[in-house]
Amino acid sequence: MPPLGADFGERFARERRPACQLYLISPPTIDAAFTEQLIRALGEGGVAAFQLRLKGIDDHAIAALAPPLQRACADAEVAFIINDSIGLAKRLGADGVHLGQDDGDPREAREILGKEAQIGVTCHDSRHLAMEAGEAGADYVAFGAFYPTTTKETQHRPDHAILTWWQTLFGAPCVAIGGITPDNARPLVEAGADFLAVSSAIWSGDPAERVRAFAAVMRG
Ligand SMILES: Cc1ncc(COP(=O)(O)OP(=O)(O)O)c(N)n1
Ligand SMILES: Cc1nc(C(=O)O)sc1CCOP(=O)(O)O
Ligand SMILES: [Mg+2]
Repeated sequence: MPPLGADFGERFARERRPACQLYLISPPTIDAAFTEQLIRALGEGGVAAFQLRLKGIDDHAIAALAPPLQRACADAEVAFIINDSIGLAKRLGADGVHLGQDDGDPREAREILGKEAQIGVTCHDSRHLAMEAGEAGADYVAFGAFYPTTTKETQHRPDHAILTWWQTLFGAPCVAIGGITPDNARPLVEAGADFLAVSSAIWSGDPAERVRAFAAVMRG
């Protein structure tokens, strides 16, 4: 089982939380060269999860693109997470699914994907949504967008304090997302993010070099 799953399960038993790790989000569209980019990024270590988030194509097309990416994740012991679709996550045997507020019910995802699956839920800037997600059995809650991003239109801008609040009260990990770069990541780590979910800041340059740049900031 990839380290994301193992880590999530063990957190409740630990006194000290593990160091913040990267959660890579794919670009919204990819080409055949992307597998090599992903392998380079994952080769650096320090990445817990990769989310296949492709927009504007249907599940069949995503399923056709997924196998080499899923293999790269398995080889690197990185959790392979599917965005939006419980059905596609099931079909591919993915390690988990990320659900937005309109993407489905975490309880249904648990029934379909099983107890080992990693189920993440978008909670925007809302403590209420995060508590609901926790009650529904989410393995992680995601807050964002912390910074301006061109990857997606966003309507919510949480304060960093929401990460500290979550960390203080709840055991499940929290993910920070939205416009995160090596230059602005440190305050999110200090506020208590367990994972930084990042897309454009990884794929807009040499992914291996970008992962190293994040790792340096996350170490402190
Ligand atoms: C880790 C993580 N956090 C938030 C999101 C956003 O999900 P959603 O609100 O469903 O928006 P889309 O990504 O589907 O456009 C995410 N994908 N991953
Ligand atoms: C997919 C996504 N969800 C967000 C949210 O706020 O829920 S922000 C976002 C985009 C993340 O990509 P980048 O690292 O390029 O900003
Ligand atoms: Mg979604």
